[in-house]
Amino acid sequence: MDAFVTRKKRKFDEGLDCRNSGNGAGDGDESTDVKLALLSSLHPDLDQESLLDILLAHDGSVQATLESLRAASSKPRRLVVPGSHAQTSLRSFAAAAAATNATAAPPTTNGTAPLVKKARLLSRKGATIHLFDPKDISDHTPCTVIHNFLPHQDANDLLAELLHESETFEQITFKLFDNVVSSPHTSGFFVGSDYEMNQQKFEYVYNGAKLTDVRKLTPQLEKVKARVQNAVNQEIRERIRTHHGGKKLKHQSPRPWVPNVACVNCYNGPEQNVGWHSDQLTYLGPRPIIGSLSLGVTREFRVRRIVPKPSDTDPDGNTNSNKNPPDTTDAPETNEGQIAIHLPHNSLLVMHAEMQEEWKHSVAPAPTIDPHPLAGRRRINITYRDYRPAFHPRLTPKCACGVPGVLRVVQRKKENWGRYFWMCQTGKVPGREGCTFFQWAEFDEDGEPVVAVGVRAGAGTTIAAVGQQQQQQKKIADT
Ligand SMILES: O=C(O)CCC(=O)C(=O)O
Ligand SMILES: [Fe+2]
Repeated sequence: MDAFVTRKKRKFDEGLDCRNSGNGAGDGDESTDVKLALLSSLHPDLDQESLLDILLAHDGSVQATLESLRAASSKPRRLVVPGSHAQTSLRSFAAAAAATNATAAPPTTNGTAPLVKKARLLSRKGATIHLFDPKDISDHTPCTVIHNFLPHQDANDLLAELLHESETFEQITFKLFDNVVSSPHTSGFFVGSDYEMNQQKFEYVYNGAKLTDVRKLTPQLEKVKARVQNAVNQEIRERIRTHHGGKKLKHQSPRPWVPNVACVNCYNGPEQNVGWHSDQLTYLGPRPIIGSLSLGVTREFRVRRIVPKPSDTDPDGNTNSNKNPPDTTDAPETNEGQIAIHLPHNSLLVMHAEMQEEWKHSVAPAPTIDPHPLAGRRRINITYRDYRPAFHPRLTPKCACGVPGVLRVVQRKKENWGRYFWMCQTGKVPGREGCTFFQWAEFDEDGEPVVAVGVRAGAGTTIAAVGQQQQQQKKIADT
């Protein structure tokens, strides 16, 4: 059990996650998600609903929760049992719900009223709804799923190649309440060329640290990338047509989605998981889209909408201040229930532009799994991502530590909800204090950065340099 929380030597130069946790687990703030990630890594046999209940019963104190769990370790535990939620489609439910619930459609994210109103799935806090049918998934979550995505043999070839690669994957380590915690799964990071490998190793920074293990896309990863690109672009067009009345979201890029990196996760056994998080926006920009291919063992990918709460509950009353970063921690009382999307071998899940800013996702620990003929107990997940040129760390704001800032969004507070900001990420490195750097981020309609002249774009950056930077960005935006 303690295997997931260690104080061992770190994997990276300074040690942290290769891409995620920007707004959730692993980002070092004391949000409920981070607390849950910690509890979950210490108690992988308990589902997150139970952990949340116990955490709430102890007024959010991790320490008290751990003590209570220790004391009650002999009591029976509530587990999520895959397969015990036998159900194939929600369409009949949705049709009935639509009649009574049409006005409860979620607010749209492009600033317009939804043209196509969907019944809102009532996933009560603490409850989990299980979805299998692509139509249900598209209707009720910010994702779409394509089953049997690759030709059978291509899926198996990719799986075989990545099972081999994953033998040398490592756990990611990150800082959580001054502890160095290891992620409860392993991962690898892949890019297309030697040039990009060098850029990743020497210029990109993840949670304050540089990566040491950056790999070249394997032949199968490269081959499948083109298929994923086509399918995702088609899904984006369809999503805009069916969910947003033909209009892309504000800040969503109108350009074709072109993946240039692949993060590969390996979950070896039912207890391996990833805690609640939103993917980091820093190099993807606002309203990113991610293509996620699952191979091997079927696991549950869970999503949960973040419901913002009024800012008058902010104990510090400082969310308007430009000096103090807005509080993006996630209060349990503002959460909705979870939706579990079941992802079998060879399914492509597209996380659409609504997803990262407004929802969190996780892969829940499972009490049991059905072994896969090739992968045994393992699930491989590939997330293809489009790192955008305007978000290269050379071009984005640097903090006083001289490190490129991390891009985040206000998720929880009603006030300033949806506003983006840059802040220091050095504090996420174990043993290091970050600086107080904070700057609101402005993007144009298409999600390209707008840099105001006079705004500090990096430690020691001059106005001339900012002007130069602006021009560079404009050039990138114009190409
Ligand atoms: O394994 C999955 O399906 C999701 C992984 C994930 O959320 C991530 O890599 O950011
Ligand atoms: Fe993720």
